[in-house]
Amino acid sequence: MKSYNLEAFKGIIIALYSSYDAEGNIDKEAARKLARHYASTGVKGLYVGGSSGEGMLQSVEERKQMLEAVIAEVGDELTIIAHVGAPSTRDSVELAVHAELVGAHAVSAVPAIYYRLSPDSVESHWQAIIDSTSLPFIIYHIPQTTGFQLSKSLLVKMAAQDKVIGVKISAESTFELQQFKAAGGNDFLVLNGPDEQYLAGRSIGADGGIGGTYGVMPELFLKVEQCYGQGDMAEAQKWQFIINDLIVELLSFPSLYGACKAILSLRGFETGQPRMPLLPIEASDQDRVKALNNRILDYILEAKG
Ligand SMILES: CC(=O)N[C@@H]([C@@H](O)[C@H](O)[C@H](O)CO)[C@@H](O)CC(=O)C(=O)O
Repeated sequence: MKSYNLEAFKGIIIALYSSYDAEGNIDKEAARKLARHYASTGVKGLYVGGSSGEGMLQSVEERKQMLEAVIAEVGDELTIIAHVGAPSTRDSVELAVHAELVGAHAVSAVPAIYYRLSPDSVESHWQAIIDSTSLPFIIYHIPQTTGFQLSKSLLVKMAAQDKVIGVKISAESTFELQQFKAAGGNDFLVLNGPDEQYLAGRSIGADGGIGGTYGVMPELFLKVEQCYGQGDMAEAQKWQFIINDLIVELLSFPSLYGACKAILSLRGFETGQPRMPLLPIEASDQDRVKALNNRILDYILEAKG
């Protein structure tokens, strides 16, 4: 039995977009406003500084600022997972120590990026992060961006530690998800990454999910979760299919993050442009963004019944 409360990590966790001002600097007030809004939706928590949060494109100081803003606003209400993955172990450890100091509930990290690393190297990287705090740790498995394929044997070795409470799987294979769940055991969390497969992931063993598109439609993922919890698979599937149509449209813009940020802006939450090299939305895309936002809002109304 893990000594941590795993229930706090089960459910819908939004991979938070970072908030920037017009100059592209972290906008703490805007981040707090968005976090406050999410706390009112019923989601379980926020994943700060991950892929959607552009942590890899920010300085260590900026990442600290984002996390501090979010925790100051909703740290007592939501589960806050700080993604501390960075190209160097040194920066990751600094971020982890800071995350514990300011009150995060868990830390999480991808393998160190850029260098093609051996499993031993990745293990040492994660271990240094794990040893630097008393917080639980969630492995972030996203091989399509890191190039690192987590083996079942390394997962099992890591999961044997009390502090390693789970893995967030952004790989698209639900078979791998199921295999990781079986390998980690019931006392080990598996969190679904691909939002398009939330229901598939849940059905095959995921305990919840962490996703970026949740940020523009948390209510729809909560609806899937509610229907799934009630055993109404037909209704859960209906909502997952609606979500998937919306995601296909979101992915048709120059950048997914740009589209989601533009939608948030239409709703009064200014998060700025995605940071280069991620592309912003063009002025010529605005009408299409507005139409998509209206569609999502209509579905949210329907989901709330
Ligand atoms: C590859 C990727 O970025 N996957 C996203 C999904 O939320 C993804 O944006 C969504 O499924 C749309 O394809 C998440 O798994 C990543 C995530 O949660 C994060 O932002 O850290």
